[in-house]
This record gives sequence, structure tokens and C-alpha cells, in this order.
Amino acid sequence: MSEADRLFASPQPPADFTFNEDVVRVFPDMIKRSVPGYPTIVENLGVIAARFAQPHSRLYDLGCSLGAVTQALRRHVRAEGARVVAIDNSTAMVTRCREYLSAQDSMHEELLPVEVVEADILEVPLEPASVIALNFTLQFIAPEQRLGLLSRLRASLLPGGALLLSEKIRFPETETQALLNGLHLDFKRANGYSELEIAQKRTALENVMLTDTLDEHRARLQAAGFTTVVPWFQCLNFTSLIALP
Ligand SMILES: C[S@@+](CC[C@H](N)C(=O)[O-])C[C@H]1O[C@@H](n2cnc3c(N)ncnc32)[C@H](O)[C@@H]1O
Ligand SMILES: O=C(O)C(=O)C[C@]1(C(=O)O)C=C[C@@H](O)C=C1
Repeated sequence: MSEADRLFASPQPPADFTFNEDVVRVFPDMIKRSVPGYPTIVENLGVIAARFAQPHSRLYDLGCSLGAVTQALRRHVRAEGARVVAIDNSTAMVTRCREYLSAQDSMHEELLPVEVVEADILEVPLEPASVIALNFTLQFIAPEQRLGLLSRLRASLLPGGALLLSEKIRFPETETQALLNGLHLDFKRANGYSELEIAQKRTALENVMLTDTLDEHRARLQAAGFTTVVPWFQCLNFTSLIALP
């Protein structure tokens, strides 16, 4: 079972956030208390994917962490011969993800088969896929690599497939940005995080999690060859998009 997130509760020297074993131990609690709407997004990615999943195709969960999206795909998608490929480059995440998924395997029958791969999504070769999920992963990719990655994802999507992209976003208008950022901090406070925890996590994320505006996402997705971008969810400064080839 996952522990409560107290990672940033005591004063510590500044260091960049990484998805290491300490984070893995508390990750389900951390992400639920940090990302407004996370449980709704994850469950509905399964529901949305069911509409795009094609028989005998792959469904990718890129930056899968502990496999929350993979589990939702397996709860909702019933496409004959389809399989899920979950990829992450954190050894600690991949190890725990495999444990969670084998527990799910032992409780349910007839789930889509899943393969968990430890790899860098910027380098791993991608096979044709009907669904590709990037749930809060693109924001951790260096900005100059994002268009190249999305172009590769577009090239590997089958006709009729979909990219499901969730991200923290920022807003071009100063007042809107201040309001929604403030409300996000209120969300964290309401979930029991102290001012010290909030401040230290923010410093840790500063260099590694760089957010874009919705317009920047749209423009980049178009440049990567997606024709249609449909925002289906927003809670405060967190959004989820369906991008179609
Ligand atoms: C915020 S978490 C994703 C949460 C997860 N998708 C979920 O819904 O619970 C970001 C994940 O992306 C992974 N990641 C970041 N850069 C990556 C890369 N270049 N290749 C593979 N995984 C990457 C991290 O290790 C981390 O597990
Ligand atoms: O924006 C923040 O303050 C966050 O904590 C966000 C966020 C994310 O969106 O991935 C950052 C790191 C953790 O993985 C959990 C949540």
C-alpha cells in the first residue's frame, strides 16, 4: 500500500525533483493530493480509450509511473487481441508498476495483456498504436524535445486512433495565471500540505517541470500533424486533451 506523502515536510537543501524510490513510495497519495481532478481524469481516460481502441492494436501508456492509466485502460477497453505497452524510464516506478499490475492480473480475468518497459520514451521505437496516453508526462520532457516526440507519436498512430494528453497548464493573462495558481495552492492546502511542503516542492519542480499554455499545446500538436484538438477536462490549471490525427 502507498504511504502518505511527507517528502517535503521537513526543511531540506534544494534539489531537483526526480521519480526515485522515495517518490514511488508515496506517489499515489502525492499525485491525488497535488493534481486536481486526477482520479476523474484517469478513470475517464479508460472510458475515452475504449472508443478509439482497435482490435489487434497497441495502446501505449507513456510515462506510466505506477500504471494508473494502464489499469483504467484494462478496466474499460475490450478490444480483441489488443495489448497495453506501459513505458517509464524510472527503475523504481517500473519495478513497483509491475507488482501492481500482477496484483490486478490475479484479481481479474480477461484483462488486456500488458507489457511494462523500462525505457526513455524519446528513444524507444514505437509500433503502430490506436491509443497513446501521455498523462502528465510531456511536462517533464525538455521543451525542445516536445515537438519531435509528438511528431513521432503522430506518425505511429493508426487512422482512427487518438492521443490522450493531460498537462498542468499556465495562462497567458497575468491575472488568470495568478488566480488559478492561487487556487491550486489552496487545493494543496485543503489536502493537508503545509506552506513549507508547498514551497519546497515548488522549488524542486522549478527546473524539471516546465508548463505550456493551452495555445502552445494546440500549436505544437498541429505542427506535429494532429488535425483536431479537443479539451475534454479542466480543473483549475490542469487539463486533458484528445488529439486526433
Ligand atoms: C507525473 S508522472 C506520470 C503519472 C502517470 N502517468 C499517472 O497517470 O499516474 C511522470 C512520469 O513520466 C516519467 N518520465 C519522465 N520522462 C520520461 C522519459 N523521457 N521516458 C520515460 N518516462 C519518463 C517519470 O519517470 C514519471 O514516472
Ligand atoms: O504542480 C505541482 O505542484 C505538482 O505537484 C504537479 C505534479 C504533476 O503534475 O505531475 C508534479 C509532480 C508529482 O508527480 C505530482 C504532481
